[in-house]
Amino acid sequence: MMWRNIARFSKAAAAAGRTGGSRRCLSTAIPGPCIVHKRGSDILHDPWFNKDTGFPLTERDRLGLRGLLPPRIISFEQQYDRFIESFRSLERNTLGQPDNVVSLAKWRILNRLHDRNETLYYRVLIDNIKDFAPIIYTPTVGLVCQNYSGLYRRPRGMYFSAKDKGEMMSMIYNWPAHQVDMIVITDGSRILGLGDLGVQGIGIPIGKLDMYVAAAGINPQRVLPIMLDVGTNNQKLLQNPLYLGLRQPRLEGDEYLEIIDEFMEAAFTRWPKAVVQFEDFQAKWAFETLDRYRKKFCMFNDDVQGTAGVALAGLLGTVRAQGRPLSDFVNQKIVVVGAGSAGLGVTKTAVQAVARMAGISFADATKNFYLIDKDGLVTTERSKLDPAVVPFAKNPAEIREGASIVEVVKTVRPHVLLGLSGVGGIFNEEVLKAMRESDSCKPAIFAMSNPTLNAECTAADAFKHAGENIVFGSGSPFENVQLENGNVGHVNQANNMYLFPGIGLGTLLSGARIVTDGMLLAAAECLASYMTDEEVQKGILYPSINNIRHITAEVGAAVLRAAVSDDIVEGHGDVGPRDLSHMSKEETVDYITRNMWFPIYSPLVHEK
Ligand SMILES: NC(=O)c1ccc[n+]([C@@H]2O[C@H](COP(=O)([O-])OP(=O)(O)OC[C@H]3O[C@@H](n4cnc5c(N)ncnc54)[C@H](O)[C@@H]3O)[C@@H](O)[C@H]2O)c1
Ligand SMILES: O=C(O)C[C@H](O)C(=O)O
Ligand SMILES: [Mg+2]
Repeated sequence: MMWRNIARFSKAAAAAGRTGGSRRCLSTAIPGPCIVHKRGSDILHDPWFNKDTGFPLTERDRLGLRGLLPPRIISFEQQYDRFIESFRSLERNTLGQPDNVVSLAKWRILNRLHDRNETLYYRVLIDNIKDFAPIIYTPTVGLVCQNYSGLYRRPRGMYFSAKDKGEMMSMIYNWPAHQVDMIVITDGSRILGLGDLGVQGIGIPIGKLDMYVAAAGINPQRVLPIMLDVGTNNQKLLQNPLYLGLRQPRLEGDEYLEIIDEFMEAAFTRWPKAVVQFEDFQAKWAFETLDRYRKKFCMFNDDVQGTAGVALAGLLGTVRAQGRPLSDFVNQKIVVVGAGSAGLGVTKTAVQAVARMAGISFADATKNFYLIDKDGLVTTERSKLDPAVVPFAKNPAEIREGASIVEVVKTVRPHVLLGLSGVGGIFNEEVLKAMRESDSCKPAIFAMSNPTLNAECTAADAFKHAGENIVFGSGSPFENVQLENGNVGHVNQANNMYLFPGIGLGTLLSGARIVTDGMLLAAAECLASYMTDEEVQKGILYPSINNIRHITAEVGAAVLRAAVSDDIVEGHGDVGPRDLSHMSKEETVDYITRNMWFPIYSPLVHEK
């Protein structure tokens, strides 16, 4: 795409973004023009510039569109209303149909708009984020990935396969945008809790980048979803004649690493200032690639690092919810079920926090943590102990090797039971009832696995069996629960969506070339302190998704300021490192907010 946005979106437009749900609050400021290098029907077929019937007459003349559209001009507001009305009518017409059918129908209508007119798409997404996030993101995105080969209509993002070895440096220049800010990459090997979905996992980077646009205001012309297709070990997919990916087993070892090394070199050669988010890699590659690239490239792993920050914020929130001082975190007994990329990332970060708070060693800080994987409680007695879990392995004299979840809960009486196992329903009635004997006055249950069917328990079951005094979080959304005592059991969406957009945006606007532990910790602390005591007392640990732009601006600012403290900022655009280091906290939040893209139709100006 030969385009150049010659004016930043106005401050007023960005401010309109802060108003969140109020779509009536359209900015009256005149948006800056956008230069396009195409004319006529090419523009109508380009979702970045297409305005459908919204092109004004003067623009139709300038761009050679006169006669290519029906004569009547429909305003942005009318287009918006028409879309929402067709969405609502789809909801009415599909009442009573199976959930999967309805969810996919909703995804299709949004996806068609995405493919046709991105400005309108992102506007309806931002304004209706609570309704639409569960469709373009978790949980429906999981269903979309499972059915991707059948749902596929138009390409989105780029595909690099094992067959492209040696070609990636030139292939990367096939992407039409001159500038790319955010890349989300997957190899499809662990898509949510759904396992290896091969090339069909591309739905995840697309959904994550939709959240980047909606929450962080990254310009959609500057995002790039990437699928690295190194084969799949999913036999069902390999046997499906319509499967769209390479029909070969996954590459392993050095062959695998050579492919991903080549992609990283190519991407950063073309866009040295981009930020790359690794997403839904199986644990061994998640850790290996993080280790391999984090000092060399501007990248982070969302499942390991983003999830850790969101979980830490939730854990600190549960201490506040108990009415205890934060320093009491060091005394919380925490059982983590799932020792993969997410579970280990969370445990390590939480142990580090305890070590810091209590002024003790990492080893001593593991005392109150219990890690359970598919073979039960991890102890030092286990044969072939994975080196990554060694620091958390318990002494079998305390509880036996391989103890079940219920055994551990009954013995330990933990304050927190946190699931990142990918196994739906594993917090069954017996386990939840055992949490009634917790040593906490407000036991916390986090069923963080996605999508909904993979959650360790439902919200309703958690409140029913573990007691109405619990705090509850889940990775996928559940409705709040009406409790028998007349209160509302609040459901928190404990999902990394509260952090990754701010981590990416803060890093990008700082111009830092790596993402440090300090930046990630600042993001988690910012989220942890976002809620008021009053909210936390009610069990509300995370903000409403309706405020996602605001929380993202705050997180982004915290990340940027941590990058300043780490002395690694290089600046962004006209704003140099000295400018960044002189900004107050409020000025940093303002700088971040002003740089958020907001969807409005800009006048298009043609240039050859
Ligand atoms: N809420 C969020 O923000 C968030 C973030 C990241 C991951 N997740 C979810 O967490 C889940 C796990 O992700 P991951 O990347 O860690 O996966 P992973 O495959 O790396 O790890 C899964 C872990 O669960 C363990 N496990 C499997 N069956 C078990 C059982 N019956 N009992 C106990 N443990 C069992 C495995 O041994 C492994 O340690 C997925 O469902 C994913 O969607 C949620
Ligand atoms: O994608 C999500 O909703 C969260 C997380 O990254 C996951 O892998 O489950
Ligand atoms: Mg993920």
